[in-house]
This record gives sequence, C-alpha cells and structure tokens, in this order.
Amino acid sequence: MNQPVIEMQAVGKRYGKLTALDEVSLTLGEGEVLGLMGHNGAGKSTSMKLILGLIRPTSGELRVFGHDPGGSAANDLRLRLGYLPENVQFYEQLSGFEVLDYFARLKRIGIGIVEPLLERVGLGHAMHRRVKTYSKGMRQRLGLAQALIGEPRLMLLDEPTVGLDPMATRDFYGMVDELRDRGVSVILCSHVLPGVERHIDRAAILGQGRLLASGSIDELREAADLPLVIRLRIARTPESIAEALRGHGVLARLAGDGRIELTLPVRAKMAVLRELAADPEVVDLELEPPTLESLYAHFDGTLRDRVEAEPASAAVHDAQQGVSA
Ligand SMILES: Nc1ncnc2c1ncn2[C@@H]1O[C@H](COP(=O)(O)OP(=O)(O)OP(=O)(O)O)[C@@H](O)[C@H]1O
Repeated sequence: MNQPVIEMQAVGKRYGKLTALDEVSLTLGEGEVLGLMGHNGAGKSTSMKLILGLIRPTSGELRVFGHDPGGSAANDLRLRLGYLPENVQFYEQLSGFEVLDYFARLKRIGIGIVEPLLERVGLGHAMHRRVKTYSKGMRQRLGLAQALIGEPRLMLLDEPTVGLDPMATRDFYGMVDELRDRGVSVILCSHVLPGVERHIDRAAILGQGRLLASGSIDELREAADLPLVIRLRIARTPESIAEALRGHGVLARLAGDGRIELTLPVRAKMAVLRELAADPEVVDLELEPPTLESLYAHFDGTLRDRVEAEPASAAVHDAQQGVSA
C-alpha cells in the first residue's frame, strides 16, 4: 500500500485540564474522502488544526505525507494542503478575481491560475464582481477556489455545505467527487450532513475528543446492526402484514403517507423480501438502509452510555484501589 497521506496514532491534545482529543488513531489514503463527524466540541477543528500544523499534539504520533506537520517540513507541506475554513470571510470590496489573485500571490503561485480556477468552480461569469454582491453559495465556491490554489493533494473542508441550498450542495459534492477522481485526499468535517454518504469513502465519528467509530458506511452499518426499514404500498393493515411475516422479527406500522413501514433485523432482509416479492398485493416497496444520520445517532448514543457507565466503573476502580491499599 502507498504511504498514507495522514497517519494519526493515539494522538492526544490537551488544553490545560481539558482533553480536546483523546488517543485518536486514524489513517487517510491517497484519493480517499473521509467524513469527520461529531457534535460541537467533539474535536473536529482540533484534528484539522493538528493536520495543518497550526497546533502540536500533546501525545501520540501524527504524520502528514510522512512528515510532522508542525516540524521543519511545515512550509513544504502547506503547499500540498488546501483548507476551506468554516464561515470563510473575504475582503468584501475586492472582486472574486482580486481575492484569488491575492491568495495566489501569498502562495507564490503565478496569476495565470486565477481565471481557470474561477471557471472551474463556476464563478467565471462573476469574477469581476465584488465579493459583497456574492451569494452564500458563490462565497463558498470562492472559498473552494482559494483552497484549490496550487493543486493541493490533501483538502480539508470544514462544514463546507452549511447554508447552501440543495442545488449548490449538489454542485459542491460534484467538485469533491472530481477531486477524488484526481487522486486528491479530502477530509469533510461536519456535523452530520444529509446526503454526504454517497461522496465519502469512510466516516470517522468523534465524541468528546474520542474516536467512537470509523470505517466505510457498510462497515459502520454492520457494526451498528441497526434495523432495516422497508416501506410498502399495499392495501392491508399493519397487523395482517406483521402476522404474515411472523417469525422474521418484523414490526409493522402505518406511516403518515398511507404506506406500511416495516422494521426488521438486517439478517431477515432477504427472507422478508422474497415473501414480499411473491405477494401479489404488494404494489411497490422501498428499502431504506440506515442513514449516516442514524448511524451517527447510534454511535453518539454509545458515548452517552459510556459516560454514564464511567463514574460507576471509576467508583468500582477507586473502591478496588481502597481495598488493595
Ligand atoms: N484554544 C483552545 N483553548 C482551550 N480549549 C480549546 C481550544 N480550542 C478548542 N478547545 C476545546 O477543545 C474541545 C474541542 O474543540 P473543537 O474546536 O476541536 O471542537 P469541534 O468538534 O470543532 O466543535 P464545533 O463543531 O463546535 O466547531 C472543546 O471542548 C473546545 O472548547
């Protein structure tokens, strides 16, 4: 396997007594898109700042393209990184062209890249308009163009689609897909974003600085073992359907749109589908595997369980220490 673009081994970051990141281990390969998810204060921005070399870990080992991002290779590394911060701000009086020209000069990249880059993010038509006239989606495109200066091999995108309408969000993910196709590695940092799962290879879920789960969506689905939902168009009562599928662990209820919603264990999927396919009264059915949102809620729930269990286990530990002392 090629050298990972990012290698985090038991990385910790403390601010005084506060543990912002607690022994987090993660890798990111070339051309991989990772969704870094977590609630407010989970440690997402801290992870980004560590990777960017803006802060140093308190413990553990972090390598970006094989180097310490806060070490002597930091300047070279930054040329290979692109960063789109949350709520990106620009000089409002400048045009999109002038903004990008300014950032290109900071990175010591020739002005010749500015126009093609603005075209690439769909701002060609507005490049000479002042930023203050740009919509949220246009500002976000400009932010992406800024992050793309110098053709970075690793992009860090912080909450990139917050506030974008569905079309602008779709366009934005289209650009992420394009980056992946070019072999660029991407970290999409977010609270959970609807629809993001199609555009990421793996998700990592942080909670209170700990890595609660990481893997492909399929791996997370398997680990979470959440029930599957099947929605049926059929002129029968939920009770009669549950009765017909007895033995498969199926729950049935009438959904708001008149469909019947079945909830069942994943292991019963094929057996239930075969029975439904053979039933002439089933007009239509939709399969709804657990979404990233429900997986996130599941793993975030495990954090709450752990935190609730911890005082008890700590008390047991203290008690045991007391006995042995
Ligand atoms: N410079 C700092 N000094 C002290 N504590 C900090 C500092 N930066 C972050 N923290 C704390 O570290 C924890 C993780 O913060 P971080 O910004 O990484 O969270 P986040 O997941 O990005 O949250 P959000 O979604 O709100 O941006 C929080 O408890 C935060 O208060």
